[in-house]
Amino acid sequence: MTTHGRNAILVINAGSSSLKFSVFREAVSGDVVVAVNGQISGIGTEPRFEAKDTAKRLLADRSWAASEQADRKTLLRFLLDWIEEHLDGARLIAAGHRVVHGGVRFSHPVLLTDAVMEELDGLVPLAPLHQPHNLAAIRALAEAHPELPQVACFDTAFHRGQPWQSGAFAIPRELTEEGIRRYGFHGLSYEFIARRLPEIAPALGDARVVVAHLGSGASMCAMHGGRSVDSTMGFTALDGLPMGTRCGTIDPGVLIYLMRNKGMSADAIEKLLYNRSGLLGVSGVSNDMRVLLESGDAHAEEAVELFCFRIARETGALAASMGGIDAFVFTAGIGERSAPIRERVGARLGWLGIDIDPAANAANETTISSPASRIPVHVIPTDEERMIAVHTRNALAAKR
Ligand SMILES: Nc1ncnc2c1ncn2[C@@H]1O[C@H](COP(=O)(O)OP(=O)(O)O)[C@@H](O)[C@H]1O
Ligand SMILES: CC(=O)OP(=O)(O)O
Ligand SMILES: [Mg+2]
Repeated sequence: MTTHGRNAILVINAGSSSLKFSVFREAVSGDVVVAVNGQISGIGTEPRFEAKDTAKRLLADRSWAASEQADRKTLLRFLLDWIEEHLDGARLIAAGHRVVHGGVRFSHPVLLTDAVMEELDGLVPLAPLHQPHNLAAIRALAEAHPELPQVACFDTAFHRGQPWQSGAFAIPRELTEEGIRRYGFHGLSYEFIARRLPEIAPALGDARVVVAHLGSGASMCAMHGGRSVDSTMGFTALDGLPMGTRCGTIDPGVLIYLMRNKGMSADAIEKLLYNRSGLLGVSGVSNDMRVLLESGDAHAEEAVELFCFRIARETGALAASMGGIDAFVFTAGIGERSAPIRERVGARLGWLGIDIDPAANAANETTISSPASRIPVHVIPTDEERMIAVHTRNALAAKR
């Protein structure tokens, strides 16, 4: 039985250590349905490629040994070739990309042109772990398919409607006007959650919700009535929570000290704060939460504790931004799968009246709070790729 037409939209989500992709087909209903998806993970260490079909059957599984030193360019080429060979009779009508930084100007998805690409190139220093890879994927596809419409969907866009205080640093006004302000990221993920939450809990449509996106990059969003009011990430995706390898919020005086007293250059500080800090830096063991939880090492335990402490602390701040909190949501790799982390965060939020049901939590259920909890706590798997596919289809329809 054919449930979808021949038209396909390719979605690429190039992250800091992964290259995720999905091929969506337009369903008869007008909706988009995923046909094939997968990712290359472990880029920079030991890359591994996996792809699955709609029924979650494994279509491919291969790894590259560290000694092969497969670089991003090689892996991207491999991925695009593999996708072309597995289109299964579908016709690519567009490609949609997650582009992490959209700066001041881009508050909506945009069809890519040379002029737009030039502007996005200018934002590379504001997202060094992501933006270059996002743009490389767009250019590689454009080379192979010059006529294919490509759409950039921005991680910053969902936050662009925040009240001015949430976006402002207390620095001289002319710097703010230049664009040195707080943007917030993971917007495609938060937008998906904003749409999904009322389906799960219809009463929460207008609610004040704190959403914790806990992946290898981690941030939190204060969402009121499905709109972003505040977020923990700022000018770059370095601010807010400690992450796999990123430091999160830090006293800017530390940077001055590192420059002046340790003679560190901007490049060295960038590497320190983006690649050698966070869970990895504090534990000295790993940036992977699963490894830390099983390690038994005292510093690994401190890294986990710091992560949970900071999530609880930011919850207080974000609740204050909204004048209260009616629900809490966990999402992304750690948020969706790690019961011990949710339990520890929940325990720290006992003062808010949050009470986690251990059995529901262990089973990764959609609602993990007990009936006695003052506010509900939900676990919602995010889907940035679906959000990108929907935006890409809409941008294409607007062009026609
Ligand atoms: N069962 C689990 N328990 C704890 N952490 C997990 C689990 N599964 C995945 N993770 C963590 O989730 C992270 C990946 O999350 P993801 O949202 O895919 O991140 P990103 O898109 O930023 O690469 C990994 O770094 C890993 O530490
Ligand atoms: C913005 C960001 O940190 O993204 P990721 O979590 O994919 O690294
Ligand atoms: Mg991610």
